[in-house]
Amino acid sequence: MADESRKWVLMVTAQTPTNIAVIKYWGKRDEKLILPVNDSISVTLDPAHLCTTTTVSVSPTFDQDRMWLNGEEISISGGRFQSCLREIRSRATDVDDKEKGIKITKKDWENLHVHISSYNNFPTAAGLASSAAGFACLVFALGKLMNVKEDYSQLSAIARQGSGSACRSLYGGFVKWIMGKDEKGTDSLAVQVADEKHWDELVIVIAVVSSRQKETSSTTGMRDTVETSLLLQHRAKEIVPKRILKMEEAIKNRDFASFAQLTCTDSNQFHADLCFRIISLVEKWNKAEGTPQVAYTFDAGPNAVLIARNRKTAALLVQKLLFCFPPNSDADLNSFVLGDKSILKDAGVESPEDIETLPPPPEIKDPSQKFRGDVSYFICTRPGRGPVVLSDESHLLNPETGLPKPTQMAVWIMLLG
Ligand SMILES: Nc1ncnc2c1ncn2[C@@H]1O[C@H](COP(=O)(O)OP(=O)(O)OP(=O)(O)O)[C@@H](O)[C@H]1O
Ligand SMILES: C[C@@](O)(CCOP(=O)(O)OP(=O)(O)O)CC(=O)O
Repeated sequence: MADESRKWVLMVTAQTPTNIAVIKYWGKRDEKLILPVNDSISVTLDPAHLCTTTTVSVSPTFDQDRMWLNGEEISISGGRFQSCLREIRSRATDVDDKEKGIKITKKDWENLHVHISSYNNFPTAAGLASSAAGFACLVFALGKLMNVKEDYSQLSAIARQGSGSACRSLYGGFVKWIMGKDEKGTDSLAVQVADEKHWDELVIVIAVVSSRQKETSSTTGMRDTVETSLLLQHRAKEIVPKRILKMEEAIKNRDFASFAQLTCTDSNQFHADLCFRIISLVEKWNKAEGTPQVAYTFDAGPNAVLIARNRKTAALLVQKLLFCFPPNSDADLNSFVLGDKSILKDAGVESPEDIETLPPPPEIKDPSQKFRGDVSYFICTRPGRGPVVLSDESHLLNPETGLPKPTQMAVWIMLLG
């Protein structure tokens, strides 16, 4: 007869944001522990528009750790997943769920296996920091399930071992990853510089150039530069420490001119043609106004992240971007501008026809030259909150079997087309 007492499944679902660095992490001093060569600072993006949702579950009936990402089972035998699982398991404590009558002791966790199901509400591995939101969510959710008592900064040091930038997704608002000195990485962790309410005027517009898989991942990209570049060593030792101090000041004082100047200067990894067009548009506009209106920043891929000082400038920015990078003629506006669509209204654009009648931005040399279809879509968002636990209705795994819910599979299939 089946042992009824072994039949329980316990689960937790959490949601975690992505982040975009304004002072970049680029280069590691330890590849395995993921220790950086400099501090970095990021803005957490509103999870309403870009986030990861992860359900983690445990049951004595599970015979191995398993994970599904966007509905597909993936291998978690790689070092990064294993480091996160090992580190979080070693900090598990007793769980006593009186409602469900489930007791798990610290010792039990060593032998129990987990099932994980995760879903990104934006394209994975397309330069939109899915690894950041993904590993932060994994560690955060497992921490809740296993009753881990460590604070968010200590959890961030575990998420860091999944993907460096993930440590910054443990907090909302503006976040600093302190590089630390310890060889084991215990002091390489994230702290909050200011919460998301501190500077809530900012609007962030992301131009997603291509949702194809990236050609070079950040991991290999930065490995190549560390090996070849003396400039990188100079950047890490001399340039970034000063920039970090100035950026913290700029954030604390909501000083957009300094924030924009520092963000744009630090974003030096752009290489695609389209990036130069966006940079030139923003720089000419900022110059004409005499004070920065918009900051730009690029990661390893060509997607542009544009931070506007307030909603009014964001509406103007959207007008200029839509003029220069209109959608293909068959596109509908709803799938061309995602996220906070109210900015479109402010920009006076309610239909694809409105895009065609926008005035040419004065920054553009030749107004007849448009780059139709070069931007796949735009996402309008803002600084956002940190991780949260979601209610039981949000579980991605079946509470009885611990396997992905079929309904969820259907949603993924629909979303992924
Ligand atoms: N929800 C998730 N949960 C756990 N791991 C994830 C999740 N989403 C992505 N990942 C991991 O991150 C990898 C993708 O990371 P990669 O750095 O290539 O792209 P990205 O993070 O989207 O882009 P970038 O880091 O340049 O912004 C996936 O192969 C997977 O290992
Ligand atoms: C350009 C960046 O986005 C680099 C991010 O690199 P990852 O965190 O994706 O790299 P790994 O630590 O190897 O997983 C800049 C940044 O986010 O600071």
